[in-house]
Amino acid sequence: AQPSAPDPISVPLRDLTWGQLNFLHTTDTHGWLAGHLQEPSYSADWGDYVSFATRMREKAEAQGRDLLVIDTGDRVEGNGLYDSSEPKGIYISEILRQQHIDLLSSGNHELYKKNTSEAEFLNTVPNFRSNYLASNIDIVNPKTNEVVPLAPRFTKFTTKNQGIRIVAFGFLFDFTGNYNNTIVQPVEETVKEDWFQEAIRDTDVDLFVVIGHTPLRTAEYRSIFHEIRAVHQEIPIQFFGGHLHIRDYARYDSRAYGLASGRFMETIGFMSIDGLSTGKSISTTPATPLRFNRRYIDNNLYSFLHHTGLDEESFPTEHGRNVSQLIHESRVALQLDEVHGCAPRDLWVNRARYPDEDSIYTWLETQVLPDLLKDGIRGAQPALAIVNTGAIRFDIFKGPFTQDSTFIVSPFTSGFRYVKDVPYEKAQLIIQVLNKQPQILTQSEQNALTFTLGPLEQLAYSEDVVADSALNSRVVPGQILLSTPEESRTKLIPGYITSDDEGTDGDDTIHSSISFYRVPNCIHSLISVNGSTVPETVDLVYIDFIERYMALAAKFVDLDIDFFQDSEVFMPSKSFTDVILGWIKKNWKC
Ligand SMILES: O=c1ccn([C@@H]2O[C@H](COP(=O)(O)O)[C@@H](O)[C@H]2O)c(=O)[nH]1
Ligand SMILES: [Zn+2]
Ligand SMILES: [Zn+2]
Repeated sequence: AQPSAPDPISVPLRDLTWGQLNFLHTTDTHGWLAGHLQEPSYSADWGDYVSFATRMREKAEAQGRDLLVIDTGDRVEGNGLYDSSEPKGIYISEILRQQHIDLLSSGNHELYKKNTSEAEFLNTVPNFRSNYLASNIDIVNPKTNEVVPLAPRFTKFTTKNQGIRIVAFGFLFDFTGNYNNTIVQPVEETVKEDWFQEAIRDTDVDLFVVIGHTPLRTAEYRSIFHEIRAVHQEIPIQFFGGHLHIRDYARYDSRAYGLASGRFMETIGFMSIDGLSTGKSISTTPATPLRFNRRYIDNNLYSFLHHTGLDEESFPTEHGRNVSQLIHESRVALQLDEVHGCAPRDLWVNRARYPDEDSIYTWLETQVLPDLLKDGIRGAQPALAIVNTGAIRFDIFKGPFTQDSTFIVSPFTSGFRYVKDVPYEKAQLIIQVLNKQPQILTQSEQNALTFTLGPLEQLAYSEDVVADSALNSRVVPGQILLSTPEESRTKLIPGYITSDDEGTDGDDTIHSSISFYRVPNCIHSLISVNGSTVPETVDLVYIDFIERYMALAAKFVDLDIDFFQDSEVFMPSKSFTDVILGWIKKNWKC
């Protein structure tokens, strides 16, 4: 383990059910390859995961089974290990490649910026060779200027031990926020392409594996499922998804399931399938019935030792230890433990109600954003700042706030822009539209909003539904699963209690519950120099990531401003991350 990782805590665990074919799955790791230094439940690092995958593979091989390792993207942005180097990602790329990943795909975060997708094309894809799949992403090759697939569209291979013939695809959801050096084809169009239709017509296939940075319960995955089922009613399909940062398991039919494995290296998803036909079987009818099993493994050594049946001496591989050492050296080189201030209390993204003094958003609204506005204000002009809640990625824990915490909380490079002299009433309406609460509108206007503002709906999709699905499918509020008398005598630690299509027994660790609360799409702060709470006009300041949504909302409330032409930079060269860090350095002394 990395030297500073906290010890995992001993808790009751559910075992894994192994099958002919077994999978380990990560998604939305967002640079957290050092694990969680402040949360013992998720304290294993990428080196421990390398050891875990190796030991699990050895275990599988000893029984003639197969194990495949999957990652479904958003590997970048969200942790000092990725975001604090210049250029970003130079340390993490070497660490990531140390895991043997059999199938991987791109997330939306790999495509927001030109540099990021080019690094993906020039480094990550070659590092993982034909295992990287990009069924619906093209990129402008930076060397030739030609538009080419980011990676192979699909692959076919046969597993080593069982001889299972697999055709695999790698999709990204219908993402539209990418920089213009990449092209994301909507999934519903890709599945009509000749190459896809040919690939699914292969008859020497025992299993289709669809990996993707795509939520499981979406039109995108439904369309892939329907296309395959239109050709093969019997061949099993295994989906792996991500993007919503939740644990989830979906049943498409009795022979098709999907697994999503959380976020930020909190979860290693485990999946097994039994009863598959194989290229080696004489009859195409397998001896055992088809069975799928899922488990969400908490990313810590206690779980890893339990599931491998090893101890602290026998578990780590030399390779795994070296990777942990590499992570430690990278963190030292990046000075990630440098302390910038000390947080007086915990501030939560979703674990506190909003507004509330424990909410990170209330802190931003009442403390940080007003100071930003005061510093940048134009004379005595009142100003209103709007920030999307998705710009904040993680909680702040009481105690030292480090270089690492800075990027864990706010990894993005967005700064602020503003338009002058906006009628205050219109600015307020914009906030309501962004938060999908346009009380001023009639029902038919609200319906029109839903149908016309596609991209705005996507903003809502990313922020609102994430929180919503966290409530609906990640946590059963108030429910503590104590299934046996032994377990009920054990003191449980708080964590995920996942409710999915198979029930509430998917988590390996039996947790006590945590409540998650919904937050709005956007928060805002007003400062009015003469103290008036209802100014006539305001300078409307907004984080630049939401510019296109601001423009759409403005149109909707009949505000005649061209945000792309009429806006100016607010506080030049200050990103939101700089603003937060500057405030903490000034106000949170240790
Ligand atoms: O520059 C950026 C990029 C992204 N965001 C926020 O992140 C989500 C998407 O994150 P996932 O990990 O893919 O869920 C996006 O909807 C924005 O809320 C940002 O604020 N700035
Ligand atoms: Zn993500
Ligand atoms: Zn994503």
